[in-house]
Amino acid sequence: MAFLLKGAHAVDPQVGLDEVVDVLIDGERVAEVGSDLEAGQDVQVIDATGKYLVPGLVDMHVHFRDPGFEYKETIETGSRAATHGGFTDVATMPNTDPVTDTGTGIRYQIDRGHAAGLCHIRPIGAMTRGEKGEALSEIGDMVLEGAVAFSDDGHGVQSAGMMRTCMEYIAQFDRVAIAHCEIETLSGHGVINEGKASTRLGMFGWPALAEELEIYRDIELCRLTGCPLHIAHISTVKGLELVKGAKAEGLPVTCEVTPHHLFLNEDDIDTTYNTNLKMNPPLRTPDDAAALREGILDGSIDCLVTDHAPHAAHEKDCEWEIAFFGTVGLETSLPLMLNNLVRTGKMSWQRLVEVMAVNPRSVLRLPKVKVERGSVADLTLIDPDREVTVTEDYLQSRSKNSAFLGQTLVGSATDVFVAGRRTLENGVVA
Ligand SMILES: NC(=O)N[C@@H](CC(=O)O)C(=O)O
Ligand SMILES: [Zn+2]
Ligand SMILES: [Zn+2]
Repeated sequence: MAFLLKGAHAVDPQVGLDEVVDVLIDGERVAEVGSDLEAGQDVQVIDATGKYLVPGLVDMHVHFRDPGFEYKETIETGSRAATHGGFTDVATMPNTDPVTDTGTGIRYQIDRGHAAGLCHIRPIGAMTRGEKGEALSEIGDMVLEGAVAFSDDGHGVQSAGMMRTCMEYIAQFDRVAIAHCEIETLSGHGVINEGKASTRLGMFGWPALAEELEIYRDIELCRLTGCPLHIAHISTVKGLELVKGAKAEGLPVTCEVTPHHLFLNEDDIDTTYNTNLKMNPPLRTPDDAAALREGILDGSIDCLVTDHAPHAAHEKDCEWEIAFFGTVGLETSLPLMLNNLVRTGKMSWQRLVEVMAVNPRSVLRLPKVKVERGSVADLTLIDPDREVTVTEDYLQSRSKNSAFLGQTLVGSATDVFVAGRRTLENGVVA
């Protein structure tokens, strides 16, 4: 199948592209980028006037719950949500049941991804067996089967010595260690940010220090072992300062932030106890959120991720204390960035492409994708004026626990191409 995209505003900082062009996709690849391209026989012409064409978006932090918790999400339903949100690639976290800590587990995820046939599933393997933090998992075997990175996400690795061993081992394979930073003796029973929010609502607090102390530790372990380190879902000013300091020293440290930590904060939690606002790490202060927004604009934060964490209705429709942690995010991430940062002129399209496509590929050691002749045709077409209203019906994820339900956002993906196949067509998943 061949497609000719006419008059798209292509943005790709990797090749210095920021102009209106025609793009011909033939088979799996970009066959031509130019002006006034003519459609040959059997070429489907797509009018892309007014739309933006960018390298396919990558979400390097999602939870697809497959195997083990298929009632929340499967690789198939998660792939649909990812495609609907404009993504060509997602990296799946290993806190499944069983935990994805073997080569077979990695292969299962890739195979299920192929069966779903929508986006590229890039599995992240557990660093320790069963994510228990006690013994190294089969890192080498998982690399051979296609693991793109390693993480015990859902938990911090509590033992500094164990984390050192993991990082020494991972360093041998040109992969990054992704750290969910949480010292459990400090976060304890915390269910909300410790400070104003925990005091106001009378609930156990999850202090910033529990995250920051482990970020500090892992940066020092990065220095000691040389293992590339990526800090997951950073949420505080001080954590970000630590990452900036490490970068200034030239250490191989990167980090990511979620839309909910950018655009929500602890003051959004009120006595209606909307449990979709309960996540790990918790929503922090307005000052933290402002610093994170600054960080994603100025380059100190490398990647935007959703931490898409689907949970069933009964796991959220309960008291705040016992509700599960997490919000879905795949179908609101791009609209939130467009609506809140790009439309308001704070973020350039170039920077959006860096944090949602270029940098995540680089952290995960994936091949580059470019809007350039010869590149694999993994591409996202975006209508900056297309409104979406976040309702349960809009969400194609199996779970509806969005922190952004009810919001109307301007800007969303209309079409996605994965290796030249049109997986999203005018906003409808293939
Ligand atoms: N972020 C969350 O609130 N929840 C995640 C776990 C995690 O990312 O740490 C989950 O798996 O549900
Ligand atoms: Zn986490
Ligand atoms: Zn996570």
